[in-house]
Amino acid sequence: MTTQTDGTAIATARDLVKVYGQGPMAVRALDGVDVDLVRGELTAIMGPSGSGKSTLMHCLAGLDRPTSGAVVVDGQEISALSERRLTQLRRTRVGFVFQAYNLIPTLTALENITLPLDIARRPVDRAHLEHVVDTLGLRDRLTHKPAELSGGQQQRVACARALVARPAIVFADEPTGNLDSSSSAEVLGFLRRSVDELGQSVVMVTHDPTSAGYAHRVLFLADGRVVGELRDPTAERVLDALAGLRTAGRP
Ligand SMILES: Nc1ncnc2c1ncn2[C@@H]1O[C@H](COP(=O)(O)OP(=O)(O)OP(=O)(O)O)[C@@H](O)[C@H]1O
Repeated sequence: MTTQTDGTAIATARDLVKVYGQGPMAVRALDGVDVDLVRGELTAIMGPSGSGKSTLMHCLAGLDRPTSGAVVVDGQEISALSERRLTQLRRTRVGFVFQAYNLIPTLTALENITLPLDIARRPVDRAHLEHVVDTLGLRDRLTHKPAELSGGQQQRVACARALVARPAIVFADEPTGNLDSSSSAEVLGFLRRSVDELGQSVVMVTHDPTSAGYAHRVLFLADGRVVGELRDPTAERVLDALAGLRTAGRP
């Protein structure tokens, strides 16, 4: 197994603030976040409900604009980009995996996987496609429609779709939230392999210590701030860290 990280950042946030609403109703969802997501690593983001995990992911992925602060993705400062340039960046440099798979029901698995490239009118790199399909164990499922696939297989198709365009970074929002534990283990194992074998950089939001155990590093958020991190986590160490944060007065 090769690890292709060189320790540099693939995405960076500096003093990131996101305020929703105004006046007394304003919610400070991010309250000065500094993070460096390391190239070629699987990073998990954990924290209680409402701590700002999704907001942070959306700001890092260019899906939402911060109120202040800077976001750099793959060397590009994105906070100042026009909508058009931002859309272009999301299409070409960023991959997404959602909890609900978001596959097109009328297309086969293969057509779903290559859809982002087809939309962007970019050629399919056959060798890379084959590698992704094999890494995700989808070889014998390519002609199936989503309804003919299990939840775990559908999420693996969604992972392949995110990986096939060779994005700089993949954002996965609760990727195993709808899966049973064995399908979760499958999908997380493949996400980790995409990092270790394809050199992909992946960030995932999760509530589950077992899922976080697949990461190289876990970041803990509370009240819109990064309050801790763990390298080379196991589920047990994640549980201990969460308990420690609670004892320290965090929710
Ligand atoms: N569009 C919005 N308008 C107003 N407030 C919002 C909006 N989106 C998020 N918030 C608020 O910002 C805070 C952070 O929300 P966020 O969804 O980022 O948290 P989270 O950690 O992802 O939560 P969960 O684990 O429940 O998904 C919460 O208080 C939430 O209510």
